[in-house]
Amino acid sequence: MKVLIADAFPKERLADLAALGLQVDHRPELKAQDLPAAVGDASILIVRSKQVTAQVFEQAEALSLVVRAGAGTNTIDVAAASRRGVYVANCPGQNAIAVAELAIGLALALDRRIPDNVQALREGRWDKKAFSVARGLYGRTFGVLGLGAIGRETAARAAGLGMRVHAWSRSLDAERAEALGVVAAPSPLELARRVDVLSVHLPLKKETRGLVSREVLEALRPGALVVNTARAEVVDQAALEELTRAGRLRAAADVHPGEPEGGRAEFRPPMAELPGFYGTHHIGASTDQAQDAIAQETVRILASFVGKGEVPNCVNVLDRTPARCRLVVRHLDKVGVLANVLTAVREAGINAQQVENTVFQEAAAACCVIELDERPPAEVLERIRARRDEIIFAEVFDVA
Ligand SMILES: NC(=O)c1ccc[n+]([C@@H]2O[C@H](COP(=O)([O-])OP(=O)(O)OC[C@H]3O[C@@H](n4cnc5c(N)ncnc54)[C@H](O)[C@@H]3O)[C@@H](O)[C@H]2O)c1
Ligand SMILES: O=C(O)[C@H](O)COP(=O)(O)O
Repeated sequence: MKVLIADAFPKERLADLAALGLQVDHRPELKAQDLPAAVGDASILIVRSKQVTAQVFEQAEALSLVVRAGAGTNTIDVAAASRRGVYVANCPGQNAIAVAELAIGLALALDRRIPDNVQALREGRWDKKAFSVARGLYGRTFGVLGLGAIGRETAARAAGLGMRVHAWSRSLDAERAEALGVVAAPSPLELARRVDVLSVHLPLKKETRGLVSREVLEALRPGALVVNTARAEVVDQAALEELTRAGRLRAAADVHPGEPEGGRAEFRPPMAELPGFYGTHHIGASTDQAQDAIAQETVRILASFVGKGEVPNCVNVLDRTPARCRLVVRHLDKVGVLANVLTAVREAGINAQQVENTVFQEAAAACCVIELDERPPAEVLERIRARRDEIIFAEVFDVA
């Protein structure tokens, strides 16, 4: 089986992939536009932030699995993958510590203006007077937006600095908040009203695009710090720029609108030169610890896929099918029994969306649960039950 790795990948782990019997082609120099042709007859594609467009899925007929060697899958056309039955998996949590370290680093950098301090000294200017102005983080309130893997690691580190941590996450209730040592805010807006630092840790999806809106940013206290290590599009960039330019907020971001795809390029994000803004080069995940953890997880995903046909961390398989009812058939565990059941369903023009067969001890009988997109008429059920030499029980249940 062929694997194309179209982004940087630790050399030591390439051997682990080869040891799985895979034919590995490591081509980090490929551009996103080259991918549709470059995938060729590869069954597996591994990428970091490289865009994987619908064209890849339309052209690469052998492709079965795309692994995002990282967390965010917004760079992959997951809907196009799903239409072609291609699995998309990611490596959740594996770079969370690295991103949390950067988020806290950016908050500290903003509070003490560390980059400006360094720059002034590099230019031969001593300005203890100006740089002595800082509020300090201890005892202040840190706001976490999105308590996933990175949000939780960031919250723990902010608490370690002696900050009070408040958080908003879509499923956060008071009990879970207490277990995590944070105070739950009922909405992003209410979180913004409470905090001195707002750190963004939401994935980019249609529901989260612009979730950190002008209203949310304007609700922050004057002088508050905004840290975005998630995705630029989650934050209203025009409002952030305006409020930062006005000196109302100070902001730092690891992620920028229109980031170049390669490791080096001419790039001037709109806010980069504002005095109240610090930008880094989308390096949140780029520590040795995180990259090795990601690579090990990628190897684990491929080992499971080639060894068992199972895909850990798959992001594009439905948790629940859209089935309207469930046909439960207990039957003798013999050749052809299930084929006969499915033939009756097929001939009624009904689609079987999910089939699961479990076998009783002694392997003489089994139970098959078939999720159907519509309820079969009574005569179909009678036809199935009529095979008394095969069928023990057959019934249809509505799916709630
Ligand atoms: N700067 C970097 O290098 C870097 C590295 C890793 C991840 N990231 C970004 O950070 C994001 C978060 O990463 P993570 O590892 O914490 O992911 P995660 O999946 O562990 O956490 C995401 C959180 O967002 C919430 N969420 C998901 N969909 C939502 C929705 N529609 N509305 C509201 N909340 C929703 C989840 O419930 C969860 O709490 C990634 O998606 C990626 O965009 C950036
Ligand atoms: O979602 C992620 O994992 C990060 O944005 C990291 O992206 P990278 O792999 O391109 O550094």
